[in-house]
Amino acid sequence: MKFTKMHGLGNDFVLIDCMEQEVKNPSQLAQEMCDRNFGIGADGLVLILPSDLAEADYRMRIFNPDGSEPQMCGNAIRCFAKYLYERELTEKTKLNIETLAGIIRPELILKDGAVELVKVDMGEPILRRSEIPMEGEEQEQVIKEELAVGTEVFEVTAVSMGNPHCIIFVDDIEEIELSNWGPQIETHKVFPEDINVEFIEVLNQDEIEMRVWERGAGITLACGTGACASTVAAILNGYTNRKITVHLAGGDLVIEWADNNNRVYMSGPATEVFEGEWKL
Ligand SMILES: N[C@H](CCC[C@H](N)C(=O)O)C(=O)O
Repeated sequence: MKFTKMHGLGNDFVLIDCMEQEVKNPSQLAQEMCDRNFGIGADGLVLILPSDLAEADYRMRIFNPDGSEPQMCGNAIRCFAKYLYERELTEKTKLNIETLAGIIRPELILKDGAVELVKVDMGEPILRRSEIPMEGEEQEQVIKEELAVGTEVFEVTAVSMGNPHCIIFVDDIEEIELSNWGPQIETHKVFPEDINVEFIEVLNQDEIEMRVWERGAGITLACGTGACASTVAAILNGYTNRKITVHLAGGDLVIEWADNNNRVYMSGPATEVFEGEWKL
């Protein structure tokens, strides 16, 4: 089975073009392919599929290394869009992609005919507690709510970009023991579908530093939906302007939560590394 290895700021994926080959058990295949010793090694498996929706060009499915299927993946959809254009599966530079988070709209930014950046309309953030989802009394938003994790108490802000994110603002991000707190918060009983965990240090009104423990994946070098959710959380808490740079371990994303249409825009690179043949 042919595959293509790509990454968005070091958040890496195996892409399989299912227009010509069928994947029977993607959850099992994701666990095998994503294994960094016995497989290819990746933070996710991405399937390129036709869409039955008239308004969509293609459909993207994403699977975490643990085999779970999240609603969306920001770094992956930039890779997905670049793949379609460079393989001439589309001539469009503005695409409509069907995902479990709805129709997501990547735009390819070209320079000298090549894809330089991908700007993605990630849709509107979801802030209602019950839609994150997060248990507890019904309320509009979860902003700086205390969450007991073992002997520690964190102030959390919860935002969904189709997939759930728990954002915690700290004074010094280097002091955070991500491997300790990440899994405990990811699987906390208050989050019925588990959750991605972002620790944020606000550098100034135009920049934040982010480290992430991803649901179903663990520590990754970047998380696109997480950067979007963290930007929304920073604005809700009054820390930053509406268009900022998010500094991730793997590089930078520019995120804007537009005040004229309530939509979140993410701009960043997508890189193809190699093609290969998976021996079934
Ligand atoms: N692990 C995430 C999906 C991948 C998100 C991330 N890689 C991104 O770039 O948005 C989840 O279970 O919601």
